[in-house]
Amino acid sequence: LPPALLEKVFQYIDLHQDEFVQTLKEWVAIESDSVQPVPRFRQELFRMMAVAADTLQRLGARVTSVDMGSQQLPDGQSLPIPPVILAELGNDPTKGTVCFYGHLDVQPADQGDGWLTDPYVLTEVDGKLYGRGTTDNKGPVLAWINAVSAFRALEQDLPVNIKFIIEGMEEAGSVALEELVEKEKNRFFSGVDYIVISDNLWISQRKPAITYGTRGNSYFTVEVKCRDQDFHSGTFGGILHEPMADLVALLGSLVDSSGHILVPGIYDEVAPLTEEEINTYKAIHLDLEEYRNSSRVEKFLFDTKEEILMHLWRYPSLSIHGIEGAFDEPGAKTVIPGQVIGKFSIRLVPHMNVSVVEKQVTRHLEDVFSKRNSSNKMVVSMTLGLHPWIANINDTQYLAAKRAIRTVFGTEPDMIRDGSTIPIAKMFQEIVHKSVVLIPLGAVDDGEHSQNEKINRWNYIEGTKLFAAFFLEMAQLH
Ligand SMILES: NCCCC(=O)N[C@@H](Cc1c[nH]cn1)C(=O)O
Ligand SMILES: [Zn+2]
Ligand SMILES: [Zn+2]
Repeated sequence: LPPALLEKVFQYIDLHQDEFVQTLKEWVAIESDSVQPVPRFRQELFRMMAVAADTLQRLGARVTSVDMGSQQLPDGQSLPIPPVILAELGNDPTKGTVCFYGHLDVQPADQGDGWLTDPYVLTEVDGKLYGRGTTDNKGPVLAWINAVSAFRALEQDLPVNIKFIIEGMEEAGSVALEELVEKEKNRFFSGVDYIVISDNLWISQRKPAITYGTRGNSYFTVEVKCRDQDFHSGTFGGILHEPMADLVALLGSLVDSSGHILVPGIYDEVAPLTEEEINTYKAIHLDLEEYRNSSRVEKFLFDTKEEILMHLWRYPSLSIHGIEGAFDEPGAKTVIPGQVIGKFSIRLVPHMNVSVVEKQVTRHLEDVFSKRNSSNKMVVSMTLGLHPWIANINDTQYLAAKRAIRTVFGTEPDMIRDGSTIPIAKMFQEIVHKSVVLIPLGAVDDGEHSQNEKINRWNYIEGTKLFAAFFLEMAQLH
């Protein structure tokens, strides 16, 4: 490592940290909500992408804003999709090329829902920068840009070629992104050696982490229909196969009280557990008591750290999400819903296969339903099939990230997986065939998607240094 250069870059970042916070404040002020499909938020999304494109252009990047067409909504409405930014800095064939993926859209946020401050006004309290998108994902995207700007301001060559792919529809399911990655496979992505994503969190407040796997997700609906109108339970109760009773039985057949999934064959392809793998969970520092308290849960299904981590990361889980058509208002309406749709999903792990899971679940529900001799109609659909992702932690960029973390934080990272799904990680691995690493910046209590989302100033600024150190490590290791 060239310590003198790194020292200069770190000093620059420390000296300019208030400017970096100010830019984050300006970006948080843009209400780039991609989840609520209304024209005002779409305009905000377009504004957000234009501001980001301009920032990158001013850093000297070649920027293309790719038109993504429009999105057809179930109610017949059509809304424009914000452009995806493809940006490139440096084109030196002797250097490695690192591509960073991030997103600038955010989850909905309303101060009336329990925010202590205006979600779109970045507010600093005790070193915590509160605001929607601070940690998911505007802060981490800006940390990359800040790191580049430090090299630029010091008139230093970038140690690696850098590409950015930044989208504005992640929270809505990365609409049309897979098609773009496919189309750009031999163009924008042709020279890319490594892909980095910073769109998840550490599992600690202070200890950094590197993430090498995420679970996939298969999302199901099961519709049970008698007729397309509700019934009066005084007039029809007692003579009907009630759709809700069928549905509750179907949903109740999926998972037992210990969390074990009851769909036959579902565990068949789950990767066998080795002693070596158990040791990786033992090595992670997780204060279970603190985790339980901060989650405000009285008791988890499992009592040890290793079991908890394994059931979040390396075993499938089944969650029941809701019932469309159910009576869910206060009061005592005596209705029999005429048709109901149950929603549940299974988080998938290596080496489970999405289409095998679809068949197993469908067969199981058909079996349970047929035993009820119901005259209702049942339709099972898998509406989402997202694959799990796992990487080789001995790839060059994992070693570079570890060394950069040691330099900036003076500690070894937790090597973690994530129980949720980042579909783009698997897409990059499958389509672009390059090594993908997740380098999170945010602390475990950042509250992504929740009220009072925040990023600590410390995480944002040290994270900026981490990316600068990572560029230099990549140059050394490439
Ligand atoms: N920490 C990163 C979380 C990203 C996230 O929340 N992803 C969604 C994606 C998804 C999966 N099924 C439907 N959407 C998630 O729920 O895991
Ligand atoms: Zn995100
Ligand atoms: Zn998110």
